[in-house]
Amino acid sequence: MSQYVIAIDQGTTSSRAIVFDHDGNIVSTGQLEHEQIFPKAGWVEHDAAEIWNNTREVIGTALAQANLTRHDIVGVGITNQRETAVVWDKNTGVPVYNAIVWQDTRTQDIVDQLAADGGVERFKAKVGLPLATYFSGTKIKWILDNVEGARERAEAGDLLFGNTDSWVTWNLTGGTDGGVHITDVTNASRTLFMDLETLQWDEEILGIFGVPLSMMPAIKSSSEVYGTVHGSQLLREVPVAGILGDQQAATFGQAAFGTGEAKNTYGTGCFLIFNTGEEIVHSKNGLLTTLGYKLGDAAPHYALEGSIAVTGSLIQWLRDNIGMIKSAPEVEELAAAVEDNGGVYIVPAFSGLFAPYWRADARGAIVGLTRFVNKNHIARAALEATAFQTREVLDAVNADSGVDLTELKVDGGMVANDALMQFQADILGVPVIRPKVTETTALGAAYAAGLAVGFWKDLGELSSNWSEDKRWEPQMDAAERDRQMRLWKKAVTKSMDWVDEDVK
Ligand SMILES: Nc1ncnc2c1ncn2[C@@H]1O[C@H](COP(=O)(O)OP(=O)(O)O)[C@@H](O)[C@H]1O
Ligand SMILES: O=P(O)(O)OC[C@H](O)CO
Repeated sequence: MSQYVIAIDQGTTSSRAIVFDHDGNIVSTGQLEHEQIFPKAGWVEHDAAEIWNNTREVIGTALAQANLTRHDIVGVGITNQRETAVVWDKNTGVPVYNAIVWQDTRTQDIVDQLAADGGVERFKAKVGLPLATYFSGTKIKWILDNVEGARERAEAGDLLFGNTDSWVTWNLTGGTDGGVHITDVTNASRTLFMDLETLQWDEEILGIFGVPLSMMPAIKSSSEVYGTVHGSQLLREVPVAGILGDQQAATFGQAAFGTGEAKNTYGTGCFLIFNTGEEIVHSKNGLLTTLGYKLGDAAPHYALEGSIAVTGSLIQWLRDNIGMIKSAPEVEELAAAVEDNGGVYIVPAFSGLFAPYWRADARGAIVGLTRFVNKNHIARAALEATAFQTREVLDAVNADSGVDLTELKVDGGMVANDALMQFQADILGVPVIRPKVTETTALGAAYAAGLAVGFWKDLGELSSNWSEDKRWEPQMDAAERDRQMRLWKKAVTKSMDWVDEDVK
């Protein structure tokens, strides 16, 4: 009888369940989008109860589609949008507030207050991250400061915090009836609270934020049996055996296991991860230091990360807010109708600028407008923004590590766009390579779980599952590449220093 692993990919826009076979091929998929809640400019929330309901439903869809039962599944792997903060009551299982999403910027005042003493790099040597609204820590503090009674309940030990990996795992393993409250090192490394060396919560930083240790999940490796399923009849008693934040999961799914290997994932945002092996490298060029993965008792792998907040979501914005296209792929047709961007550059600093600038005072800018410019140029500039931002991150990786990447492995929803991938190769000056299985995020979580239960024996076996689907070679000459990057950097300067007392 064949056996399979199921991965749950709890992403920013949707939750997916994907069943994989031993060769790493997709057998079946269930997917449901959840509501994006924007109560005010800069605020982004999800309903955590909706996320859990959707998760249960997509598990059912994926199993039914392939005619499988829990007896065919050897393990569950979980991967998730990182940083998004859920706080819930451990006695009732009810969240005290909507999940505050990684893109949310409401906590800028908290960041400013904390940075008044020591600047935004105050905790960076220990946790690898600058103070920024992006990470979970300030979001937890906001909930404790602003939701009536939350701080008292937290101090009484009644509230739990988690990124959506912890929320899904707690519910999946039984919720109020014995659910395990855990996270893995990769998710923990996105909170601002985990010491990169000890892999434990730093009680001094928790104290400065006023977050009780009792709220925090136990930190586990990325690959071990954490418990078994009790919160879904469909998977009852199946071991939950792998957790990786989605960007680290994609790196794992791309089989970028070794020092010096990298991948770039093009989804809502874009995240380049560069594996630095067992060495903790502190960036001098605007990258984050983060956990790559940790397999059971083995030593952890660290990584440098270039996080770009807005890439695919700029295309969604053209669709939903501006009405320029009806579906994301339409942007490709529009862009193909013109030879170049007509001098237009879009800097999508909707949540300020993340890597490599970390400028909270930036806001989105469209520059270079003339009477000549039409919607085709805008479409093209929107796509090009993704490629320019990626080049800046890659330059930072080169500067920090001294490694000149000779190719880039890519994945995520936007890599379906041929023109974008060609432009990406042109702007980087190195080949861009897409693997056959582009659901690398889910695959990485499946690998972590499958390794823990002995479904796969080692990393070598996983590497042999990876195969190339398509490769884009750079065609642009170096002078043109340099010209475009110079103009892009100039456009970036125009987006900065926009937020002031009147414009938040
Ligand atoms: N053909 C396309 N061209 C450009 N962008 C696209 C295309 N298809 C999808 N996208 C963008 O890709 C993103 C979806 O990718 P996905 O990897 O599923 O994202 P996430 O995991 O962040 O939810 C959306 O933001 C969408 O706008
Ligand atoms: O869910 P995604 O793919 O948009 O990824 C979100 C990232 O984990 C945010 O850090």
